[in-house]
Amino acid sequence: MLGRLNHVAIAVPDLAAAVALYRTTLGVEPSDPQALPEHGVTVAFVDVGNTKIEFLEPLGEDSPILGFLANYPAGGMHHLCYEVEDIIAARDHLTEQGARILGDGEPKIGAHGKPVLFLHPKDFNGTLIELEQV
Ligand SMILES: CC[C@@H](C(=O)O)C(=O)SCCNC(=O)CCNC(=O)[C@H](O)C(C)(C)COP(=O)(O)OP(=O)(O)OC[C@H]1O[C@@H](n2cnc3c(N)ncnc32)[C@H](O)[C@@H]1OP(=O)(O)O
Ligand SMILES: [Co+2]
Repeated sequence: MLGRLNHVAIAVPDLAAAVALYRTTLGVEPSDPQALPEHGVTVAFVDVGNTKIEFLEPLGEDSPILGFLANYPAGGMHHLCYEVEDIIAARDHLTEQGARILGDGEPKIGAHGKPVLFLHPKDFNGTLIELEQV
C-alpha cells in the first residue's frame, strides 16, 4: 500500500530562521514560505533528492502543531509522509485495521495540491503519519 517517503516534517518556532540555517550551513535552497490557513501552518520545503524536508511553523491560534512545540520549544521531527495511490482505499483499509484517522476522516488538500490524511501517532509507534495521494 505504501509508496515513496514524500517528506519528513520538522516543526519549528521560527520558519525564517530554520530556512536560513539550512541555506547557509547546509547549502540547500528552500522553497518560498507558503501559508496554509486550512492546515494552521506555514510551510517551506527543501528537496534533498530522495525525499523532501518540510518545515512547519504554526499559523493561527488553533494550529495543530502548537502542542508539539510546547513540548519541544526548539522544534523537532513532527511527521513522516508516505505516498499512496488511492487515499480512500488506504483510509478504509487502515480504519478496518483499527487505526485512527485524525480530523473528520476526510482528505484535505495538502501543500502539494494533493489529498492528504493523518494517522494518530499512538497507533504507529509514537510517529505521526501523513498519507498523500500521488
Ligand atoms: C501543510 C499541509 C500538510 C502537508 O501537505 O504536508 C501538513 O503536513 S500539515 C501538518 C500539520 N497538521 C497536522 O499535524 C494535522 C494532524 N495533527 C493533529 O491532528 C494533531 O497535531 C495531533 C497529532 C492529534 C496532536 O494533537 P495535540 O493537540 O498536539 O496533542 P494531543 O494531546 O492530542 O496528543 C496526543 C498524544 O500524541 C502525542 N503527539 C502529538 N503530536 C505528535 C507528533 N507529531 N508525533 C508524535 N507524537 C505526537 C502527544 O505528545 C500526546 O502524547 P501523550 O502526552 O503521551 O498522551
Ligand atoms: Co506534511
